[in-house]
Amino acid sequence: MSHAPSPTVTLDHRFARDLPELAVAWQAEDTPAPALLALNDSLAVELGLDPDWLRSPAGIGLLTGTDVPDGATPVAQAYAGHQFGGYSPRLGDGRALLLGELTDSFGRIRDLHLKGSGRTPFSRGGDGLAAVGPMLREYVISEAMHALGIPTTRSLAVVATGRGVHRETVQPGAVLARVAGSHLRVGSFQYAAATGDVDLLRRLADHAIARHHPEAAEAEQPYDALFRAVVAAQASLVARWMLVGFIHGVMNTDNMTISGESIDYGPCAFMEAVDPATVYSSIDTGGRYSYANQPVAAEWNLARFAESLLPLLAETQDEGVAIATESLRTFRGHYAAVWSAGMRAKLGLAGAPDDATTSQLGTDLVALLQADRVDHTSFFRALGAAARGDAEPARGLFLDLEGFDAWTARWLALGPDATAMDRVNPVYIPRNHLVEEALTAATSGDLDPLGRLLSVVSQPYDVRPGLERYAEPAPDSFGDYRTFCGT
Ligand SMILES: Nc1ncnc2c1ncn2[C@@H]1O[C@H](COP(=O)(O)OP(=O)(O)OP(=O)(O)O)[C@@H](O)[C@H]1O
Ligand SMILES: [Mg+2]
Repeated sequence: MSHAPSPTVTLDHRFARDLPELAVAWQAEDTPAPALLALNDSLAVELGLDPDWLRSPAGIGLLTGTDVPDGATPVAQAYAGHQFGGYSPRLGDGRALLLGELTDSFGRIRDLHLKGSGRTPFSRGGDGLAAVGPMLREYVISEAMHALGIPTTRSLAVVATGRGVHRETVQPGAVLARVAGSHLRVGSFQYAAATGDVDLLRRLADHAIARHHPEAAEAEQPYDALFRAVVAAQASLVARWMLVGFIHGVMNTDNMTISGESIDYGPCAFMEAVDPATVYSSIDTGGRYSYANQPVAAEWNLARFAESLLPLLAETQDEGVAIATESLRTFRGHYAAVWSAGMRAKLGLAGAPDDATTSQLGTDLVALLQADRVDHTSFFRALGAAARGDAEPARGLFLDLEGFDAWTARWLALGPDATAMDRVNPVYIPRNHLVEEALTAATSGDLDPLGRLLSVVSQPYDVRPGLERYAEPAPDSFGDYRTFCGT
């Protein structure tokens, strides 16, 4: 049933061309009975792809990598990585392929990438596959993050393959078609550095500068400027995760991008009751990637990035370390600036000065939310009503009413802007119990709950009648939430 690929699909291969040492030409595995489960029409249009064509057998062939345009050369990308602090010299795309790059309607270069497309030379012991549930999970959460305005990889489609995937039970298999500014990771630099080939490392850095941080090329020390730009991008990203209660769950260096986009929605979840120690991932037993530890983890990863850049920073290792140490110090300032500006906006005080009064207000609030384990998302949204004169919805979330009243009086005295608050405090995030409900239904063939959830989280700021259950935290009966990676 192979139709001619649409003549409009033109894939470039900049990554493979610039960095052949990091690209292994490879083919996707065949799909016995492909069925499209989700397609992101608006993203397709943004990429210059016709959604109707993507629904055709030839389009599905592109989305699974089984029918690629003439001359296209999909590659598995090499990367290394520190996983939970331990270094793995050779990870790479063990179940993924970069099909190539597209230029979108804004003129941006975007990777078209597949996850779950079969074994590659990087598969190690793995089967190269992915299951429907986890790929749809990545689709829902990445699109929710995008709607929240947080830099992220995007999801173009999920196609069920018709192949069974052996996990704890046999699951239906799927391929996710993912779109990203690039798939360059901190681990890509670690891999290049470990080869000892400084020319390769320099080409990788130049490629990253050209794609993501072009202003660095003009700097006196372009590679230090690249490092500083990545420090700023990741500090900002993690601050924005914190402001929506997002917990990535597996912040290994191979899951941190050079672009500053969130990547790899494996064991991630949104926190409900505010608690800095929150961990959802079943394998994160030490809490390394807990909610409150995320900025520390990002900074640690950036130190590993700096180590890999050392040969480009200076003639001697000592000089390089001095430069990198100085630049890494900027992380905390960037993080604090984005977090406090974001917190002021959440409190409707965007115009207020960034002074001790407003920063104390933010700190005191976090302490109150933590003490009463208040639902993060409901609280901030309810606070908009408090700014309009109705404090009851927010007040009702606390046990410490005196504490809440005292804090609210201080906050109201600063004149919060309720309308502005509603533009930054989402009503709808992908609630854990609703994500699970939608994935369970989809796995057994009912795509309706998934479709509804996607439409809700794609417009997170607009209250819509009838969607009350999407705005509420999980019932107690849902119990402690656990997520799994490598699925
Ligand atoms: N089923 C599998 N078969 C082969 N390799 C796998 C499998 N699952 C994970 N891997 C590999 O293990 C490493 C770590 O996996 P991790 O879960 O962080 O990434 P991923 O979810 O596969 O992909 P990405 O980071 O691109 O979103 C990667 O090298 C990945 O390719
Ligand atoms: Mg990963």
